[in-house]
Order: sequence, then structure tokens, then C-alpha cells
Amino acid sequence: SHLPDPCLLHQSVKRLAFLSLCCRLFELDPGLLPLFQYNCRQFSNAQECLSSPEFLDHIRKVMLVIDAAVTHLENLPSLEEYLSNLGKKHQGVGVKLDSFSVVGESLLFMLEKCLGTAFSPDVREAWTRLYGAVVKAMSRGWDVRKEGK
Ligand code: HEM
Repeated sequence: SHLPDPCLLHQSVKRLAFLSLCCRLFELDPGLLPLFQYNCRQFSNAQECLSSPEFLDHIRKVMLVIDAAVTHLENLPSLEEYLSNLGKKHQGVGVKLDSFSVVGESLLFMLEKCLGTAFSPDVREAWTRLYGAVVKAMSRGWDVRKEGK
């Protein structure tokens, strides 16, 4: 009768997964750190960013979008407008299109860490395609003239 609370454990497992995605993100591209600013405050290092509630919120937002894409897999065009607006917003905060592939790599890294051998080539392929479709839709909101490429 002294079993731990499963909700508590679930929460920390999810948080671990989120954190492994974020750590990987800044490992792959430390230049992304300055793009995350809240109340005009810049984080002085990745650790500080990773422990801020605003940043964890952003990761949750990313996962909600991914989750919505999975739910609407058969009808991704229904998310098209939302995603292209989301892309526009990201261009507005200074994100480059290339940076989305760094997020994609971090996502695959996290999945691999969490799923272990269950992360088969088929599963990897499925995730690559799903994330690719999300990024493609987000990039429709990009104004190439502003990025200069
Ligand atoms: C290089 C990668 C990225 C950077 C630097 C970045 C940065 C930001 C920033 C600064 C904001 C505004 C503040 C905030 O809400 O936290 C934001 C909002 C958001 N981001 Fe990202 N982001 C990135 C990738 C992504 C990806 C891949 C997704 C989803 C697939 C995503 C989903 C969102 C959502 C849903 C919001 C909230 C938009 C709203 O308020 O309407 N982000 N992002």
C-alpha cells in the first residue's frame, strides 16, 4: 500500500522526454538559444533556458502540434492554414527554415532514446514523414524575400 503515485511518475517521464529533446536541440545548434526570449530577457546558457517554465511550455506546444498532426494524418490540409500561420509567426521571431530540421533531428533522437529497440526503421520512417509534412506546411507561411534565400 506504499506504491508511488503513477501520475507523478508519468509526469516526470514526460518531462524527461521533453528535456532530452531540448538538450539535444541546443547541442546541435547553440545558436537557437538567443531566439528564446521571454519578457525581453535572454538566457545566459542552455541550462537556464531548459529550466524555465516558458521554455518547457514551448516544448509542450511543439508536442501538441505534432500530436494534432498525427490525429489529422488523413486530412492534413485541414491544418494547413493553422500551420502556415504558425510558420509565419516563427519567421517573425527570427527562426530560419533550416532550424526546423534541427528540431526534427532532436525529435528523432528523443524517440530513439525513449523507444529503444521499438524505434524500428519503419517507425523512424513514419516519424520522418510526419514531421516533414508539418514543416512543409509551416514553410508555406514563409516569406522567402525576408529570409534572403
Ligand atoms: C528552431 C526552432 C524553434 C524556435 C526557435 C521557436 C521559437 C518560438 C518562440 C520564440 C515562440 C513565441 C514564444 C512562445 O510561445 O514560447 C514560439 C511559439 C510557438 N511555437 Fe515555436 N519555435 C521553434 C520550433 C517550433 C516547432 C517545430 C513547432 C511545432 C511543430 C513550434 C510550435 C510553436 C507554437 C504552437 C507556438 C505558439 C504560437 C502561438 O502563440 O500562437 N515551434 N516558438
